[in-house]
Formats: sequence, structure tokens, C-alpha cells
Amino acid sequence: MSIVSSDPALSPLPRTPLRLAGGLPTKTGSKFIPRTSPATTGVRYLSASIQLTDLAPRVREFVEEHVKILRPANVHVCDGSSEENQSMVKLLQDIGRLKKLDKYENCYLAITSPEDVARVEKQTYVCTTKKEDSVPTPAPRVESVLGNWKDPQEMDKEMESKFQGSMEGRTMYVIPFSMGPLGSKLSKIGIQLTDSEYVVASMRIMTRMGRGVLDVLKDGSFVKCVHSVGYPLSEGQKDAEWPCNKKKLAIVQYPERNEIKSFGSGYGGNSLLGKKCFALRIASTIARDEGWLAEHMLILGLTNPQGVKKYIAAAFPSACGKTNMAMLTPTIPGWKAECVGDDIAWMRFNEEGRLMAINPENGFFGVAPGTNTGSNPNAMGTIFRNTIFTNVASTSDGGVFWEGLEKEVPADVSITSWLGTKNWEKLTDHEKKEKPAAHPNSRFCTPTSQCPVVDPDWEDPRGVPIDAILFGGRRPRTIPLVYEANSWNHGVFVGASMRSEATSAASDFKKGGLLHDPFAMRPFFGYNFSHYLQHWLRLQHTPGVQMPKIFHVNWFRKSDGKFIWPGFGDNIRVLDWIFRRCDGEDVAQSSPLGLIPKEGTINTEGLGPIDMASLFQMPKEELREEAAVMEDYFEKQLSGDIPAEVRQELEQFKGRVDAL
Ligand SMILES: Nc1nc2c(ncn2[C@@H]2O[C@H](COP(=O)(O)OP(=O)(O)OP(=O)(O)O)[C@@H](O)[C@H]2O)c(=O)[nH]1
Ligand SMILES: O=C([O-])CC(=O)C(=O)O
Ligand SMILES: [Mn+2]
Repeated sequence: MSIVSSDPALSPLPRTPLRLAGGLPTKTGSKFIPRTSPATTGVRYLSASIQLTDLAPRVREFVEEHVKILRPANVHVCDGSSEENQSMVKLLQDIGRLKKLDKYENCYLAITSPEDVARVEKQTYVCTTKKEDSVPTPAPRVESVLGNWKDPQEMDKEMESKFQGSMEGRTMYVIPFSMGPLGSKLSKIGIQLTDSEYVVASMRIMTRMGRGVLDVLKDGSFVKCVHSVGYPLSEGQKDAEWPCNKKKLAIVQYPERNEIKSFGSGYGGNSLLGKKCFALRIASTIARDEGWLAEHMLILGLTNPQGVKKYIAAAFPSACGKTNMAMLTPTIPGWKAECVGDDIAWMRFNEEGRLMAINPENGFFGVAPGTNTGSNPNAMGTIFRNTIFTNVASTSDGGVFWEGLEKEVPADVSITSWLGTKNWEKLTDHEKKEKPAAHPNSRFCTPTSQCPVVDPDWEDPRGVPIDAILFGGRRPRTIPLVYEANSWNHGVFVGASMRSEATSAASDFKKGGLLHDPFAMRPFFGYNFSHYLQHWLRLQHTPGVQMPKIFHVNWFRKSDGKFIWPGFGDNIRVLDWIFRRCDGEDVAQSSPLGLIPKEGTINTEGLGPIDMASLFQMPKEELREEAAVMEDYFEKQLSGDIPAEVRQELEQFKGRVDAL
């Protein structure tokens, strides 16, 4: 179908373009056709290749029920076709929400409201009948930092009042999507309602979306996702450049009902509901009940110079290096790295007891700043086709710019910052620091299939076998470059003890301080963290399973304010050691934290001078402090609910530190 139809009766117009076509200069050459007011015609179901009557009863009921609440002017069921996408992108350009980047093929730039640039954690809720199903019970007078709970009925009331009429004057899009390869036993289906065309275009990149999903779903159950930017338009009202509703923001998960409601934000992590809301919060709860894992992890295939291949999964907090590692370019000759996924892993044991992982996503929603040919050539090879950039700077030759691309932008172009500052390149260094060209959490949204090193099996419905799980974070001190957990229980303790410097991926925290981020899941737990730990501990008792080894890495150790380790492609040197440990090579020795490389067993050939000793320094006082912080955190946050195995690992760690 086409969104912009020449037949007025079929033309699916939100009110914005009407106003654009009428009042403003026709700079875009909009072909929008005025239509009668929804108040007089009622809701219109748009001419689409999928009609309302084509929908299975459950889907149709979901749509109709919400039309009553949201009161959109139009409804459009997305078929996922390229014609539909072209019309959507055209519409977005016409209303000024996307700008075409002429330098590249089918690439666009979106600039959000400066108030809507990252996930909001304070307004993110998990609603279960019993509070302890969502969040652990902290010690008396301690506030939980492991999620926000609200009673589902109370929240329903709040959300219903927010959603009442919130799509007035807009089109409601119905997006059927699959998380995971269409039809895989490991995949799950959701249907998202949204009033944002940006979300529709982005969901088409990030998920498998459209008609095929409805065919697979039939009349089965699905995760119900409702999203509204919360900015209804009354007759004649001018639309905002980036409609959102900061005052009424709420991102709500109902794991007991497999439902998600998101109000007030158009930013990816809050509005592309397949991602964090579904693939992590809802899915982690389903995984708990079904005996598998839904984790904030990249998945990487590694082939050594002898041709042996293993897959690893790695959990690093937001903006701590998952996308970079998922596309790593090894600097040791003979190694090959192939990407399965960069953000989320769903992992389940197969009949042979192997832990098999799929990437439930279809695209990368990656951090732009820092990405360049030196740090991540494979991302650079992915993102200049069919990509939506958000909150990056633009250049006078129709390209993009962000911090890290200084050497790759032609010298004679001028730069417009994400906030609209023209000739940004002429600012002083101080001004540039104060007002970066791109927002630090600016992102590219791009198809996984375009990655030059995408793994041949990335869409294998059976998943890929995982040999090692890595945890990591930004730790300027104390934590060595790499260590191996002594056992599965110890590995769970290592994951639970993760801390990292705060980044720009969440708007609630000041950058810099060390934050607890267990399993890199703190903002994404769909259920009580204490139960989550028990679930991880329990997995090893599944009959006949082969557990992956667990490691912790730290690329971010500093000396004199500078990173000691070169990172990026050189991380293969650490992965090489991990690979050898998976093969049982005798290259490890014990330390209080876990098993560290025996001297000389990290390949540093060709690295130039590097102070390896300082990467492994573990001063006793710092380890003591580390143990004390962990103990305090567990006791305050989990109170009486610390699993015995975790408590035991903590005691053993303290013992090892004392024995130093
Ligand atoms: N020093 C150093 N910086 C790195 C390394 N890997 C990634 N970074 C930087 O960390 C930032 C975020 O990296 P990403 O790979 O996008 O992080 P992510 O974990 O995928 O982030 P989310 O998409 O928010 O989950 C970028 O600015 C990178 O340049 C590394 O090995 N060393
Ligand atoms: O959710 C988002 O906004 C992006 C992301 O991957 C993260 O923050 O981990
Ligand atoms: Mn992420």
C-alpha cells in the first residue's frame, strides 16, 4: 500500500502534514491531501494491504480495544513492505522529522527534543501483583536501586488516564514483529501500537516486522505493546518538532500479562518496545519460568588461526563496549571474529546440553560517538546504507559527524551540531567540549545483515553454542584486564558484583561515578534480582548440561587519566587467552578475584611498550574496599534474600583478600 495515496478517501494522513500542506511553504513538495476531520468521520482504517478484517481475532480485539482508548484519527496495519517503508520515510521527511543524508544511500537523520535523548530509569516500572516478584526487599530504611514496582491495577488506572485520547489527530500504526528469526522455536512475537512514524521506520530495522509475522502468529498469543508519544493534536494544532511528553513519562512492564505500556518518549530505548522492554524485561521473566536466559549481551563468533570456532557472549553495561566487541577486528594475524548480535542474547540449553544463543534483534542501535575506521571499521562498513541516525551532527556535504570522526570528515565541510549550532567546527576546543557536535548518546539504527563480518549462522533458528560468558565494565582501578571465575557459583557472584562508571545511555545519572550494574542488567531486570541470581545458580543443575566458563574483563583501567590498554581490536589478545582457557590450557594462576593469566600468556607481540603489570595490580586495600562495597550492597539491597551460594562466594573472596 502507499501511505500517500492520490485518492483522498484512502490517504492516511496524520494532522501534521495537513497543516504543513496548508499553512507552511511547500518546501518538501508534499503531496498530502486534506481530509475531513476525524471528529466528523470517526476513525479511519487506512487502505493498507492488511485490512482490519484480515487480523486474527486476538489481534483485532487488541487493536479495537485500544482505538477506543487512544482515539487515533487513523489506523494503519504495517505489512513491512519496502513500499510501505518508503512512504513512511517520505512522510517523515515531509513533516520534517527526518532529514535525508544525501551523501549516503537511503540514510536519514532524526533530531529529538533535547529532553528526550536517553532511557529514563526513574520512570520505568515493573508491575506484578506481589511487589517481591519485581524487586528485592531492601534492608529497613534503604531504597531499592534494583527497579521500580507499582501495583498493576493502580498503574493501569494511571496509564489509562495518560492514554485517553493521546493519539487524537494522529495515525495509530499496528506493528507485528518477531524477536528472533521468524518461526524459530526460540523466537517470540509482539504487536506494538504506536503513533510515531519514527518508531515504525526504526522497528522495521530493529525487528523482523510485518505480514510474515502475522502469518506465523495466526491466532496465537503475543506480547502486547502500546506506545504513544503523548502529544495529541487537536484540530489545527501545530505539531511539535519532536513530540514527546516529559511530564507524564512512564515505561511500564507487566510480566504477568506479557504487556508493555510506554508513554511520553520517542527515544529508542523507551519507544522501540521490542528491545529493552520486551527482549530483556519481559523476556527475562519468561526465561525464568521456562528455564532459559534473556541477557544484555553481545554474541561473537571467534575462529582461531587453527580454524577452531567458538562463540562467546558478553555482558557490559550500556555504552561500555558491546557493539565494539561484537564487530571486533582482530589485530593478531590468523584470527577471525564474526558478529551474531551486539546487545541482547536469548540462551537456552538444547537436547545435547549446549547453551544455544540467538540474537532476538534484526538491527544495531549503536552509540555513534567514538565509532570510526580505527575503532570499529566494521560498524563503519555497516552504517552508511539504510540507516537512521539520531542526534548526531550533520555536515554541509550531506553527511554525518560525531566526536571521533575528526580525521574522517573532509576538511572543507562545515558542521551543524545536533543542537543546531552552525559552523560548529569553528568553536574553540573548550566550547566543543562543552557543546559536543553529537549528543554523547547519539545512535545509529542499522540492519545487522549489512555488517561486513556478520556471522553466517546469525539467523540460525537453533542459535549458536556458547563456550564462554564475559562480564565487564568501566573500572579505572582495582579490577584487572581479565580474570576467570573459579566456578559457576563464583561466576554468578562476579556478575552480581559488577560495577561500572555511569555513562550517557541513561538520563538519570551523572557521568563518572561507579554504579552497581549487576550482569549489566540493573535497568533491565524483569523480576526480583535475588530470584534472578537463584535462577542463574539453578541452571547448572539442569541434567546433562555443559556450562560455559565465566570471565570478567576490563578494557578501561587508567593510569594518569589515560587508558592503559589499547582496547578495541587488541582485545583479541585477551579473547585468545580466554579461548585457550576454554580448551583447558594451563595458562592461569589464582588471585583473590579469580584466575588471572600466568605471566607472559597474554600475547602482546607487536603491541609496543605496555605496562602489563599495572593492568593486573590488585592492591590489598583496594580489594578490601571492593569486598566491603559488595557486602554493603548485597546486605542493603537484598537484605535477607542473598542466595547462600553468593554469600559463600563473598566470604571466600574476603578470606582470599585477608590472606594476601
Ligand atoms: N577505551 C576503550 N573504549 C572502548 C572500547 N570498546 C568500546 N569503547 C568505547 O565505549 C563507547 C561505547 O561502546 P559501545 O560498543 O557502543 O557500547 P555498548 O555496550 O554497545 O552500548 P549500548 O548500545 O548502550 O548497550 C564508545 O565510545 C566506544 O568507543 C575499548 O576496548 N576500549
Ligand atoms: O536502550 C537503549 O537506549 C540503548 C541501549 O542499547 C542501552 O542503553 O543499553
Ligand atoms: Mn544496550
